[in-house]
Amino acid sequence: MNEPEHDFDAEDLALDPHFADRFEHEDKPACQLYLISPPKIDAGFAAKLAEALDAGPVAAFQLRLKGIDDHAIAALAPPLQAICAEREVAFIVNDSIGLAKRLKADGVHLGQDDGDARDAREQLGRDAQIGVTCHDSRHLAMEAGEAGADYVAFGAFYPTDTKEVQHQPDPSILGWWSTVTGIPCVAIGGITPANAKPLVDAGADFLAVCGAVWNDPDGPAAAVGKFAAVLAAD
Ligand SMILES: Cc1ncc(COP(=O)(O)OP(=O)(O)O)c(N)n1
Ligand SMILES: Cc1nc(C(=O)O)sc1CCOP(=O)(O)O
Ligand SMILES: [Mg+2]
Repeated sequence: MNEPEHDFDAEDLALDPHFADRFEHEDKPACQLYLISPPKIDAGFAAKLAEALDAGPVAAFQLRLKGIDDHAIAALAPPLQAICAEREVAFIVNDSIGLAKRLKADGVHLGQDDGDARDAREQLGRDAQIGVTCHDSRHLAMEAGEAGADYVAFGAFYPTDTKEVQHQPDPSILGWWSTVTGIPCVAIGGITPANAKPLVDAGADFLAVCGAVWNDPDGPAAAVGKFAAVLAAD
């Protein structure tokens, strides 16, 4: 992707005035797991979610359902939201600021065509967690940071069956982002326990994972355990 002109002068990039202190990632908290729902769920999903969240540390759960409208998602959400709340796992709604507001979710994840982070802040309030997809683009990440995003997401790092993707960033974008801002970055796309480590080492604050958890032949709880082992070794 051709990046638009952007002046990458260090002073302009320093959203965090202490960015120089963070150059070696010394202050970075450990990387955490951010679970994404399967694109379609069935009646047994709530039990699977509870089992997965009880199997190891999970920072956030994103409800990402595709092919159904917001009313149908709103009907499915409350038991899942309660399971997250009981375990202090942030409940993030994908795509829709309106749905996030209606559900009183902890936050919303916005793709480049899903709405504006400033609008989300206005509608959801200062405590909402607002995430923005930035593909492989430093420019989009800078824009998201300036718009008040709580995290930026880069991906897809690896091939994925969950979504058709057009961008493949180099893991170094995670380290670059971490040196110029204090805003957390999420790595997404085809991440498994076997390929996660280079992204953690590169500076990811969160690993967002769907298929490697819900499609693990040993079950989602076992998969969360495998990620926990990788992240604990960090
Ligand atoms: C954490 C996280 N990162 C990226 C995405 C992708 O968002 P988007 O580009 O809007 O694509 P869809 O998920 O809507 O298909 C995400 N959902 N979560
Ligand atoms: C939802 C999504 N967004 C991506 C992006 O690159 O922005 S990749 C992706 C799919 C994530 O699922 P899995 O862990 O199964 O690959
Ligand atoms: Mg989206």
